[in-house]
Amino acid sequence: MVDYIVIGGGSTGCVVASRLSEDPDRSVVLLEEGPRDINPYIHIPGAYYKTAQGSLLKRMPWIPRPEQGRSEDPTMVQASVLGGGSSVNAMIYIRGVPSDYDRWVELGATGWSYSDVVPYFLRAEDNNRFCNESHSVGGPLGVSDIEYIHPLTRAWLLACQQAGLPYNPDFNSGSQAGCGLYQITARNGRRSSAAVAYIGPARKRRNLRVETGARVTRVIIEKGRAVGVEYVKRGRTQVLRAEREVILSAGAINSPKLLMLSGIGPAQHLEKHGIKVHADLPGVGHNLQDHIEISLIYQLTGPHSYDKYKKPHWKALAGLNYLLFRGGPASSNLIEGGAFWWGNKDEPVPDIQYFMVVGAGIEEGVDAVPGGNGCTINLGQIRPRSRGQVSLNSANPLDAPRIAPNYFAEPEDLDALTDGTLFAMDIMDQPAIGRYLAGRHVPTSASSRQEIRDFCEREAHAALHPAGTCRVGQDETAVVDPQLRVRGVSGLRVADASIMPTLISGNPNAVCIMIGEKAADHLKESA
Ligand SMILES: Cc1cc2nc3c(=O)[nH]c(=O)nc-3n(C[C@H](O)[C@H](O)[C@H](O)COP(=O)(O)OP(=O)(O)OC[C@H]3O[C@@H](n4cnc5c(N)ncnc54)[C@H](O)[C@@H]3O)c2cc1C
Repeated sequence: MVDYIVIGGGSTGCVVASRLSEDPDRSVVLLEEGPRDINPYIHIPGAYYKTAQGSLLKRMPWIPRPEQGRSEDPTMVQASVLGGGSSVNAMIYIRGVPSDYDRWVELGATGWSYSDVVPYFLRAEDNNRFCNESHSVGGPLGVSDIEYIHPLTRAWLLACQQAGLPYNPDFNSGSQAGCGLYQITARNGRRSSAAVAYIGPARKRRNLRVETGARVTRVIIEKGRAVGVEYVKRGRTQVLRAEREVILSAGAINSPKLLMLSGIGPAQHLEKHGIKVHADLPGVGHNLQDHIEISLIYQLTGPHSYDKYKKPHWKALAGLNYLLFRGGPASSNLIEGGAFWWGNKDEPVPDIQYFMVVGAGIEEGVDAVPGGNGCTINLGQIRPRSRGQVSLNSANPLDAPRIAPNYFAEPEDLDALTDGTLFAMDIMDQPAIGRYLAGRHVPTSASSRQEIRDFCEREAHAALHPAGTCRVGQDETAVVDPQLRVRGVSGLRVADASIMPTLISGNPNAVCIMIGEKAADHLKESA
């Protein structure tokens, strides 16, 4: 018997477990399905091309809408390793804009306004450039400027300015509009994942036990209370009981799945799969939101991108530079520059985010170019209107859930992405970048608005930012209350990307860390 069990050692779960175990009188067990974060590639920013494609990811099919006319079976990847997404992601540090959180409050998330959450961002942060009302130093999470900026990124940022974008020195000051360099979750040229930042310093604590390779199959509910979990480790099923609370932090796909397997969810759906209903919560698994991105791939006139480091001698040189000085290309996350701008001009703040990926074929599902030297512009609509659903395929915990994201169900999402894509092409037509480009590889020929719209609808891919499936709120379809307690069951909370009422404007990792910080305070308040 322990006090707290945290399910899922990802971006949020690591924060919750670490903060709870600060009290030496409370025992905490963190159960993570994936392995420990010993793979050396995790910790080197430039090895993002490895973590974004390799064995630390779990692949699950998602169901496209028939109108999308996709030929191949698309997959959604989620991290499966200690640190979760924060151990494999591109490290881009983004918080969204104040109106994201004010919208959460309108949807019933009392206590989650921008002014309520900023203190938690600050508590987490150890920034190496800014210290002001928006940023702080001394927190567990390293946030830094990228040590090495590739000349192609600089050329693209100049091209953005030639296309009319202002330069924005800090995307996290409350205003995102413009182009600039991203800050990343790193410290001294090493990835600062939630595992490194939060579990690393806590490992010596005798009251914290971290178990990896431990797959939770259900939360045990007795008389309306969560009293423990059942999990499988090395093929053996084990039961662990919790005296105080169970915290579900398995991410926006697996948290609703685990709730449903435990008898918490839409009653009819659970009964269909022969699962005993403990709480009829119709909202579990609904409200799925994700950023969907399109990739424009360009062929370069020569070795002007990180693609040249695919050659062994360049790779060895970059490795040596990194080993000796923690600098050079291997200290870059390969996506150094970006921008926020309008696809839909009626939006009050930018609704499209751009990423200059200094190479081609770096991320899973994105092509390399013939000849080997390319670059990629990724862009996504960051406040999608479309809503999808995660549900069960069966009552077997080993089966993947049914993921139907419903991308582009609302035509405004596709319209905005189309206009954002046309603008991305305008940027690539500017003289500052033109001299590096041999031509566009994907899409080869499309240029009219309708052709680009069709291309976006057919080729856009999951941005791997699922959220919203156990949404915080106070109405019938909310899954957790503003203190993140599961409605209708005591002793059980959810803390991860699934609790967001709406996706924030940009990459969500920093927000998950903030959620972990705030969840830990709520847990301590009721201890
Ligand atoms: C390739 C990639 C690139 C990305 N790039 C960025 C970026 O640059 N910036 C950014 O802000 N965001 C990025 N993201 C998104 C971001 O990392 C995620 O939104 C964030 O990590 C989600 O945090 P979470 O706590 O909700 O879930 P996760 O971090 O996914 O954690 C969930 C954890 O639970 C574990 N788990 C699941 N089921 C079980 C079970 N049954 N039993 C035990 N453990 C279980 C998983 O193994 C995982 O470790 C990226 C994501 C990916 C995959």
